[in-house]
Amino acid sequence: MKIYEKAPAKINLLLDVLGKREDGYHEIEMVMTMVDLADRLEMEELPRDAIVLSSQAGYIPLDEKNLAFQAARLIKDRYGVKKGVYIHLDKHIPAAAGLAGGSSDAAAALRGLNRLWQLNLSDAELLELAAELGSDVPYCVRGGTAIARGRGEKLEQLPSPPQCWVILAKPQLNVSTADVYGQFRLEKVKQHPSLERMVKAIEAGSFRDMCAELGNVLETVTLERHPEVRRLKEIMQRLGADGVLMSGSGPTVFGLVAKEAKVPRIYNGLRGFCKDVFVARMLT
Ligand SMILES: C[C@@](CO)(OP(=O)(O)O)[C@H](O)COP(=O)(O)OP(=O)(O)OC[C@H]1O[C@@H](n2ccc(N)nc2=O)[C@H](O)[C@@H]1O
Ligand SMILES: Nc1ncnc2c1ncn2[C@@H]1O[C@H](COP(=O)(O)OP(=O)(O)O)[C@@H](O)[C@H]1O
Repeated sequence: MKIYEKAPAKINLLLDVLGKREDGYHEIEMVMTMVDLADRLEMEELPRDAIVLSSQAGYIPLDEKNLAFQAARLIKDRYGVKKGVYIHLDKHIPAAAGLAGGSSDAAAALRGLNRLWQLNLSDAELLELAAELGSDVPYCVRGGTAIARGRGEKLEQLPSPPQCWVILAKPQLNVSTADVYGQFRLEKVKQHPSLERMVKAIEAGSFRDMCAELGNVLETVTLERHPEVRRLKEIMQRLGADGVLMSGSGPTVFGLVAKEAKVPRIYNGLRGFCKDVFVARMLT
């Protein structure tokens, strides 16, 4: 039997850091939503007790460093599964981009293996496993639009944001999430985004207000270290995107666009600066 799972990319409409915790993580508040740029996982039982990964993408590890591999190992160990699995990762989300590609693959592997091995794990059990794999993995298991608190694992569902186009541009540079959090200084944040106003905008279905409330305090690190990300934001604004923000720890910048007619101009304009440009829709 073969099982298929989609692993969509996430964007952070809002990301605020409240402080550093004793366990080394940061206490954060985020609003996350998913877009239809997605990886696709194919899972099939193996006749021997092993986890085997393949992918058409040359840019990700295929051993125990892969988050989908780690998800399979965790679920096997925790529930004493003696069966093996072959997982093919059809990658479309760029890696280390601030789009949670790896986390979403891990979440899709948890969901898929729960079905493949007929474990009947509840959502709560899947979320617990997910939190062991990474801060963004619980959100990726749940999907939808949500507020994420704690280190990212405390979730509160929100209604879908007003539908729009999402143009994503990833500059050709690698940003490590750990480095960005490591270099983050709370005192350098001049203005924190307002979670309350962002939630109100989404609940009211106001595209304009949602664009006005976009904010990500990790820009204070990544934009400072990589001026090309700041430049990309400016270009996207100049090309006419209604709201522009860096996603997560970066370096991907996304633009929200209400009018379809504007999309080709923004896409073509960005392609002059950046190889990785994607046009997506928000998932509702
Ligand atoms: C910044 C965000 C925003 O959605 O996403 P990405 O840019 O990675 O996509 C997340 O907070 C990233 O989540 P995730 O990538 O799962 O992080 P983890 O693997 O758990 O942690 C990676 C590193 O970031 C630091 N980290 C992570 C989360 C957090 N709340 N505080 C932290 O300080 C940890 O210290 C760790 O060294
Ligand atoms: N399935 C996977 N897909 C992409 N990257 C992965 C995967 N498994 C592990 N990684 C590693 O995790 C790191 C972060 O990847 P990713 O989750 O795509 O980034 P981000 O957290 O910035 O959104 C990369 O350095 C990559 O090598």
